[in-house]
Amino acid sequence: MRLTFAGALPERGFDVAFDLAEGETVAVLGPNGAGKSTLLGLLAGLLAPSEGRATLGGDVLFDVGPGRRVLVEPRRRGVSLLAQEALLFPHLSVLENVAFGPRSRGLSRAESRATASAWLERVGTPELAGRSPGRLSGGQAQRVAIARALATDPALLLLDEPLAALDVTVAPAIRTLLREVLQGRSAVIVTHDALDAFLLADRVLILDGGRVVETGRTTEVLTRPVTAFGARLAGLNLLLGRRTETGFTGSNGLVVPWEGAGREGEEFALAIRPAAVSVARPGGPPAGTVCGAAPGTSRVTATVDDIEHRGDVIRVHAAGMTADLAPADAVAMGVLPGCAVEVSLRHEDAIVYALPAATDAGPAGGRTGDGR
Ligand SMILES: Nc1ncnc2c1ncn2[C@@H]1O[C@H](COP(=O)(O)OP(=O)(O)OP(=O)(O)O)[C@@H](O)[C@H]1O
Repeated sequence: MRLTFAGALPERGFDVAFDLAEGETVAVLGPNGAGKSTLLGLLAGLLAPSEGRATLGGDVLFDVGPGRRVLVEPRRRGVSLLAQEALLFPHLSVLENVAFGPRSRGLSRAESRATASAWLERVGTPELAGRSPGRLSGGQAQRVAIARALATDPALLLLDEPLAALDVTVAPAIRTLLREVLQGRSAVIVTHDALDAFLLADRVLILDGGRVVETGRTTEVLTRPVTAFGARLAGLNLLLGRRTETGFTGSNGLVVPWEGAGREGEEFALAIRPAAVSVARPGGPPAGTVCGAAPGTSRVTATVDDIEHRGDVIRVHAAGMTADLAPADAVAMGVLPGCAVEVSLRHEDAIVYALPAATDAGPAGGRTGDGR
């Protein structure tokens, strides 16, 4: 069902508006305190907005403003919530847990049990029907919780970090199951994991400070981020800069020739993977030189701000970007915080693109481009 949402809760600094097309899944991401849980709470009816209106399939969920205060009860919203923890009723069997929703929505006992059985089959746990929730593993319990959330055929499914409490060995199978059951279903999934956004969502909504700072198709946000958070999520460097007559000049002085569209002076960005950024000790042509050391590359001189160990690489922070080096290379070069380096990239590894025009609630606030 199509969702329209606009809600404000000033005491939480929350003011968000977005729409969801029928059958679309949106992943909501953002740093701690960004407003993700508040958004779910408002949709589920656990929180009331100070102002706003939301509709689902044309039916009002809430409509609050001067002279009007409509707040539809949570159980009458056609919304199901799947949380981190399965939260099954401990005194009911697995089958009874799943049958509970359909039964309380008016189906007969036999119909409710048949619906529950069909859902247990669908999530791959029919053999658990008679078991008590206390005797389920974390992954089994979450499968049952998915069946329970969907057994009422909700118009909108809300998922609050549905994989966060699961063991890493179990999460992939549950992610695959969610991918199957979310097909064609309207859903809002709060997650910290870019992989969830990539595999489960059609669209991404990034919140920060109670505002939408970035939104777009998942592939777009993960390849062409416009905020530092979006870039971190995508595992990319985001270098902000301007369109020039001949290409792009980054805020760190890096000059990259570029022949695409755009007007001179327009806000542009360059995205590149840290593994594609090179670091060398100085000695080549001066900073900002186009096609400096080798054809098709650009470089800039900078001071190393920081270095950190990340898995099997050393991540070097310099010139507002990050570069991943093999540990042996970093040691051989003697890269240390405070030392001078040349940071370079091959043009073919970079994506240069125009940033959307910033508005008050728009992406500008989240753009720091510090690459961290
Ligand atoms: N019960 C509450 N009472 C008052 N303010 C709250 C309450 N819960 C959260 N807040 C505030 O509302 C804002 C949004 O918080 P929210 O919990 O929605 O963020 P979040 O994105 O879900 O964060 P996290 O990733 O840490 O769960 C924050 O400033 C937070 O301090």
